Amino acid sequence: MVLQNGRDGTGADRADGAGRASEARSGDDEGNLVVEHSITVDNIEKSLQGRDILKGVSFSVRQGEVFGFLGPNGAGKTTTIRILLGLYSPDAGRASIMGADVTTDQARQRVGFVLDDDGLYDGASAKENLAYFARIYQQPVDDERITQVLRLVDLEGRADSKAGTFSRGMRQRLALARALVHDPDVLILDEPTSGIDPSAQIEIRELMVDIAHDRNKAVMLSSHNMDEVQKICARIAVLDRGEVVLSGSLAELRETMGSGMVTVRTSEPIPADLYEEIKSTAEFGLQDSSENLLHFSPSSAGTTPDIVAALARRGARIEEVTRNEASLEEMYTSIVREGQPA
Ligand SMILES: Nc1ncnc2c1ncn2[C@@H]1O[C@H](COP(=O)(O)OP(=O)(O)OP(=O)(O)O)[C@@H](O)[C@H]1O
Repeated sequence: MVLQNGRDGTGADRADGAGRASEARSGDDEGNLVVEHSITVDNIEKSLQGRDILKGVSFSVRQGEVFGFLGPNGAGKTTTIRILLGLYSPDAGRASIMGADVTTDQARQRVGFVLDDDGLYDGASAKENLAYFARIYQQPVDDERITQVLRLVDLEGRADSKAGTFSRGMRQRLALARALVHDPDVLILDEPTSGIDPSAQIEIRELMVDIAHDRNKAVMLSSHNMDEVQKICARIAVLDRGEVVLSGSLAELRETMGSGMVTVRTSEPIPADLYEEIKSTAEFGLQDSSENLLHFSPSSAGTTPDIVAALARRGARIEEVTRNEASLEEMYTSIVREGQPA
C-alpha cells in the first residue's frame, strides 16, 4: 500500500477499506497461533483538548525490520508513540505489541524505547543506570546481562563512568542499552540520531540495523532524517495531520509514485516542433529542458521508450538516456505539505 486515506492508493498494508491493519496473528502449519507483526496499529483515533490529533491511523511493523515513521512537526508521531507505550489510551481503534494490547503489562514488558529526553541519571554510572532500569522492568539485576548490552553498544570499557561524563553520542548508545536491558522484542526510537555528530550517527544506525536484523527485533524509528530512513528502513509510514498518507517499502512507493526523473541528451538541438509535441503530451511529464536535454518524470514504463522513439523517428541523435531513482525525500515532499496549517 502506498498512498492512503483518500489521497489515492490500494491499501496493501490494510485488510479492508475501513483502514484496518492486516491481522497480527494467524495460524502456522500445525494450527498454532503465530504473531506476524510485532507492532500493530489499527485505525487509532485520538483527540487532545478537543482537537482530532489522530484520525484513524493504521500501520504494522514486522519482526526483524527497521520501520521508518515519518511526518512533519505536529503530524501526530509522538502521540502515536505515546499510545504504543501505554501513556495515552486511544479514543478508538486498537494498538498491540506482539499481539498484546498496549495497555497491558505484557505489552509494556516487550517494548524498549528511547524518547526525546534520554532519561539517564547523570550522577550514576553506565552500569548503575542499566541496573536501575532493569529493576523497573522487574527483571533480575544480572551483571552478565548488563555487561552484554554494554558490549553491544560498545560501552563495556566505560561501565563504571558516570553518564554525566558521556558525549551525546555515548549517551544515546547508553540509552539504547537501557532500552534493550530487559531483552524486549520491540524497540521504539524517537529521533535517536538527532543532535549527534555524523560518525556517532553512523554508529547508532549500524546498531539499529544490527538489533533488527541480527537480533530479530522490530525497530520503529521516528525520524526527520530522510537520508537515514532511506538507508536503513525496510518500510515506512508517513503521517500527515493525523493520517497515514504514504506507506510501504521504498520499491513500492517508487512503483506508485513514479520511478524518478529521466534525462535524454541529444547531440544536436531538438527541433522546436518536436519539442512542442513532447511538451504537449501530458503523459510524458516533461519537467524542464534545454536545447539538447529533456528532463521528464515518466508516468508509465512505456514513457521513456515512446520519447526515445519519437526523437529517433525525427532523426534526433540520442547521446545518453539516464534515470535517477526518486529519493525518499522527493517522494515525501511531493505529498506532505510541510508548514501548512492542519
Ligand atoms: N497534551 C496535548 N494537548 C493538546 N494538544 C497536544 C498535546 N500534545 C500534542 N498536542 C498537539 O497534537 C499535535 C500532534 O503532536 P505530536 O507531538 O504528536 O506531533 P509530532 O508528529 O510528534 O511532531 P514533532 O515532529 O514536532 O515531534 C500537535 O498539533 C500538538 O500541538
